Amino acid sequence: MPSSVMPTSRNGNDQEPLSAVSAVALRKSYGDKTVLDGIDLRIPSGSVFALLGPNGAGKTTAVKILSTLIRADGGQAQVAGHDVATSPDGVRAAIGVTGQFSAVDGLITGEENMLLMADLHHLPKQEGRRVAAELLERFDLTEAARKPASTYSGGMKRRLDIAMTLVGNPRIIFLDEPTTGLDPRSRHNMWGIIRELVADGVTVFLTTQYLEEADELADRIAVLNDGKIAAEGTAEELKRMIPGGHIRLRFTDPAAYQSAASALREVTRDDEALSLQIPSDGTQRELRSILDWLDSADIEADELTVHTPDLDDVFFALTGGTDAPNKTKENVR
Ligand SMILES: Nc1ncnc2c1ncn2[C@@H]1O[C@H](COP(=O)(O)OP(=O)(O)OP(=O)(O)O)[C@@H](O)[C@H]1O
Repeated sequence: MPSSVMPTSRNGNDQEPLSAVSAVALRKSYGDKTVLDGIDLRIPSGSVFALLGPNGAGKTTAVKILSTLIRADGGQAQVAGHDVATSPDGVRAAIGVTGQFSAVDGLITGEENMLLMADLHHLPKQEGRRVAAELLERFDLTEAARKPASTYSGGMKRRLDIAMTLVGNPRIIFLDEPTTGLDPRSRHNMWGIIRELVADGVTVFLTTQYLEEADELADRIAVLNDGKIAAEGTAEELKRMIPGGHIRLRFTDPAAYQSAASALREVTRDDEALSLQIPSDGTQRELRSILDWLDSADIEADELTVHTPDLDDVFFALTGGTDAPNKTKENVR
């Protein structure tokens, strides 16, 4: 067990711990396969945290440990101020979990699923019906409420799953890959739902394979790779961690291309495409200095594009993926 002191600080006057989730040196193995090799996490209350990682990285395992579904082999974790090992009931009372191990029962209707949850939370019958109706309405499921959940689309099932989770009014919600398999419209819909939860003060712990999703939603992102947190920070901080920003100039006139190529230093040439790449951090200041320099050298490119590293670049750089798509996300200015 580590000797580290857990950051379980509380803000002086109320019950809410400052850290919704904190973990130190969490470890988990299955047989001789180490899935989590000592991970540390600290998630402030009211924020969205995304745990990002390739298939099999251990994201679900982390969620299962933090939501007390399985026990860690080592390390410590506290959720909502409760230790997952010694006070699992306290953790369970404060959290909601949805995702790959969905609680939706397809054989009964959406409404019956909701009422079942209300019973599990010991809500009086009338209160249970009120809460169920309110949540079904909020998640646009009123019309489908009397139909068996097995007839719902993927997006509707996910919405029902979250609605069921909210019956217990959890302050921390674990969403394990909430949009995997959803079409773009349902995915955006789900993002809206997640933003609403956060606006209500709920802390969201999200796992995802989608970089765009983490970029859109998360205050902080941790990249899990090989059982370890390879990097942690805001999307912007992560993007700044890796090189790769550049400005690209394209020419149609080969003579203009040649003179620019010989005039510019630190430039990567693509003689076939008549394009030049200049390393740049993409800041306004640097862009201005490059434009000034081009003006003074009387070089006029036909097209100028700024490429800033995006989370895809970060992800592939950190997880050592070799199958990175050869994409360049460019913002044409
Ligand atoms: N009960 C188990 N017994 C043995 N191995 C397991 C068990 N649960 C998970 N694993 C293994 O642990 C590793 C991590 O699994 P986990 O489900 O946490 O990954 P993940 O990051 O959530 O992946 P995915 O994005 O594919 O869901 C995988 O190699 C998986 O096969």
